[in-house]
Parts: sequence; structure tokens; C-alpha cells
Amino acid sequence: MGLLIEGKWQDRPHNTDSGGRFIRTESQWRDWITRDGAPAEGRTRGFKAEPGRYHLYVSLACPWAHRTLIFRALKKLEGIISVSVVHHFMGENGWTFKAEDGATGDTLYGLDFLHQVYAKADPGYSGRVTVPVLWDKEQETIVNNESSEIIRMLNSAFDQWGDAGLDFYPAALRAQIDKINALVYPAINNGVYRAGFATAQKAYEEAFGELFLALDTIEERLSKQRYLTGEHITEADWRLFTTLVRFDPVYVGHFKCNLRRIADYPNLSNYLRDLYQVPGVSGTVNLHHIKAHYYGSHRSINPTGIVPAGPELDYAAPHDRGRFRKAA
Ligand SMILES: N[C@@H](CCC(=O)N[C@@H](CS)C(=O)NCC(=O)O)C(=O)O
Repeated sequence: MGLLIEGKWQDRPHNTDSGGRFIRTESQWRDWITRDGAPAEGRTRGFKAEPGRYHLYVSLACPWAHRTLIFRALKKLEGIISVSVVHHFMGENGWTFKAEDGATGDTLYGLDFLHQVYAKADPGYSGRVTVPVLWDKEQETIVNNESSEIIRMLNSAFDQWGDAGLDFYPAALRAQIDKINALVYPAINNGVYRAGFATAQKAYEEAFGELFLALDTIEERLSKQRYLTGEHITEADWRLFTTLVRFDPVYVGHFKCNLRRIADYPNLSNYLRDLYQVPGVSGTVNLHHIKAHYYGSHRSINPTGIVPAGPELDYAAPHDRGRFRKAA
């Protein structure tokens, strides 16, 4: 684990504040692919949506990268946007491109490390080297490395080629989706990291308390409706899904998020299986990469790197969410 400082790789741990709280650094590459290629508001670089021009660098272990793979699959963009999958082990060189055990290697340039992709885009770059990365093969640069923005682009910019009938951020639901994201992101998506990477008891307990309070709130909401905003799956559901699917196999043990498992929540566990069983989604979930990455790479938390053999999980088992189906 580390970061680039003026284009040079340095092996460094995650940031924490003086109270031992995990601090997530803001993503720095924030341009947008648009249908007409015009720069997004407040930006100067423009990128036009074109088939075959863009590439995603992802980790199958990473919940943020996972969002982009789900959108790529559901919006039927597999033939339009290519992908390289990094190796699940993230050690002193950060993410690497060994083409083994489900990783593809760097299918564009044959590089060894993801930090070389960042340095290719900007030889003087200073910052963390994270997945996902949305790469422009034409200008050989990073368009964007913030998953919440990449999924919005995949949702609409490529509709000429993808499934234009699916909209996970419909205008009528935007305010509701934004409100749910504002709870789910800090308390759940980032909350598990805040618990797991805390280096002081109080910081851990703060994150732990917020996390389970938010899960309880969502559990209650899902007792009344099939999805977070009602009867349609939206971006808010996919953003929650990538954390839920990692929760019992990893976050309960590795990040000490052990007040309850998702399996102990009747609504959340059925909802998780419902989303997992949406055609195209299970193919984006790789539990081997997920478990091997977290337990194997975070040696400050798990010094032996031993990957637990359990728990038994069956996300393909039947769920009860059809009970919300409206009468015809
Ligand atoms: N805000 C970013 C976060 C991405 C992120 O933190 N990815 C992790 C993997 S789960 C990573 O690459 N970490 C490497 C590091 O921080 O050095 C996003 O949502 O895209």
C-alpha cells in the first residue's frame, strides 16, 4: 500500500487523524465522458462517448470498483468498454498486474503496477493510486477515478450502444437517491472502512455505532418496500449492494463489524440475495478475490495473512422479496 509523490512510488499506510480515525482521500481525476464530448460544468477537458475508446482498471475485491462493473454489465456495455483486472494481493507496490488467479494483467500496456498507469497519465502525479480508473485509450489519460461519478457516466453517456431502457438515476427519484446515498456512504460504505482501519478504540466504536444504526434504519425501510426508493432498483441499491455482499465474508471478522451479520437481518439478507440474482450481477461478484484481498493484503490488521475458510454463503438461495410485487 502506498502512494505516488511527484510521480515516485512511496510505500505508506492509510491516513488517520490524531484520534485514530481513518481518512479517505478525495479522488483527484474528475472529468466526464459526455454524449457530445463537451466538458462537464466547471471542467476544461472534454471526452466524447465512443465505443471501444474507454477502459476500466478494476479490482474484483474493491467495493467501489465493483459498482462500475455492475453498471457495465447491466447497461450492456461489455463490448463497448474494456476492462483490466488487477491481482487481489495489494502489497508494498500497491495494486499489481500479475495475470493469474482471475486477474487479467494490464491488457493495454503490459505494465506491472497500477501506479505506472497513473504516472503515464501524469508523470508528476501526487496522490493515492486507487481503483476504479476510467482510462481514455485515445488520449492515454485518466478521465476519472471516482466510482460514484463513473457509474453516472455509464448510466447515461453510452446509451446509443448500451441498454437505454435502464436508468438507475431517474430524474424523478434523484432527490431520494441522493438522500439515501448521504446516509449509506458515510455510515455503511465508508463506515466499514472507518471501523476496520481505526487505530484507536474510540474511533472504532464511533464508526461501529453509526454503521449498525444505519443498517437498522435500512432494515426497517426494507420491511415496507422491495428496494431503497420503492419498487425500482436504482443507483442507491447498487451502491449498498457492493458493501452488503462483502459484509459477512469479510467486514464482520476482518473489520470487526460484528454486532450482527447481514444474515441476521431478515430484510437486508433477502434484499441482498434479490439483487445478487438480478441477471448479470452474480458474474461481477468474485468471493475469492474479495476474501483473499482483504485478509491477505492488510497485514497491519491480519499479520499472518490467513484467509478464513468460512462462512458458508449462498447468495443464490431463494429470497422473499417477491412479496412486494404489486397485484396485476
Ligand atoms: N472514492 C474512491 C475510492 C476508491 C478506493 O479507495 N479504492 C481502493 C480499493 S477498495 C484502493 O484502490 N485503495 C488503494 C489505496 O488507497 O492505496 C472511489 O469511490 O472510486
